[in-house]
Amino acid sequence: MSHQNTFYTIIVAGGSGSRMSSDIPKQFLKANGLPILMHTINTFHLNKYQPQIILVLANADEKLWHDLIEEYSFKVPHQIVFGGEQRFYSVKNGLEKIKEENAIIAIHDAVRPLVSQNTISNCFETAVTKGNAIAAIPSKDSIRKLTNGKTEALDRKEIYLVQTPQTFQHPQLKKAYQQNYQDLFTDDASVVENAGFDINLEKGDEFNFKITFKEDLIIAETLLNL
Ligand SMILES: Nc1ccn([C@@H]2O[C@H](COP(=O)(O)OP(=O)(O)OP(=O)(O)O)[C@@H](O)[C@H]2O)c(=O)n1
Ligand SMILES: C[C@](O)(CO)[C@H](O)COP(=O)(O)O
Repeated sequence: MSHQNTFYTIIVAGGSGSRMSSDIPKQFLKANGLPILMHTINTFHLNKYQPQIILVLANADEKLWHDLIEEYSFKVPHQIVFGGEQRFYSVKNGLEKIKEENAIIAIHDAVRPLVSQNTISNCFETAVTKGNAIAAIPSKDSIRKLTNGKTEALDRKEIYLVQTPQTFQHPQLKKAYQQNYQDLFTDDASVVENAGFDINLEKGDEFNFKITFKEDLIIAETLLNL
């Protein structure tokens, strides 16, 4: 691995978790005795590329986060940035803190605490050699597309389910995030692709799911306990 690169992780935790319907945003809920966000930060902190951590939070959650840091004596160094209305703006705000042209930047959802070290490292390494890498898994189910009330089968060999980390060389991300926001920008790969770059897939895994609904939290707790 090149020593000319500096490694960063932008952990996006600026969402409100509306689909979880919990009292506090889901990234702060406890799983196996620790807030989900702390599990996620710890995992990146332990990665062999030792990325500097930028944490994107909603303005309204700043006090909650500082209270949790106190409560859990959380020591992992990180820089806090405030997020925006959509995930796109949260990432954009995090990105503004990174100045080095040679940075390799992994963007990761706070609510994917079960990401593996292999996935993180593989994404960093592929981004160094190929420009970018996003974690994804092939569909294990059959796929149908619904258009105007009519459904049709798609070839599942052509379908991948996209996860994070999504990891990029800094110049690609910087150029891509100068675009205006569009509704189709649901992840970073779609932003970078729209700026003209081809996207490389890296093998993710089923454990690296996004905690979205209440049942996901139960599964995450079970897996974190193993
Ligand atoms: N404006 C936003 C929206 C989302 N996120 C983050 O992006 C990740 C993936 O988003 P999602 O699971 O959709 O989280 P929420 O937007 O919080 O959930 P919901 O869509 O149910 O409201 C989460 O870690 C979330 O905190 C963010 O940083 N800023
Ligand atoms: C970035 C992401 O996790 C990739 O699957 C996903 O697109 C986030 O989507 P959401 O609309 O914020 O749930």
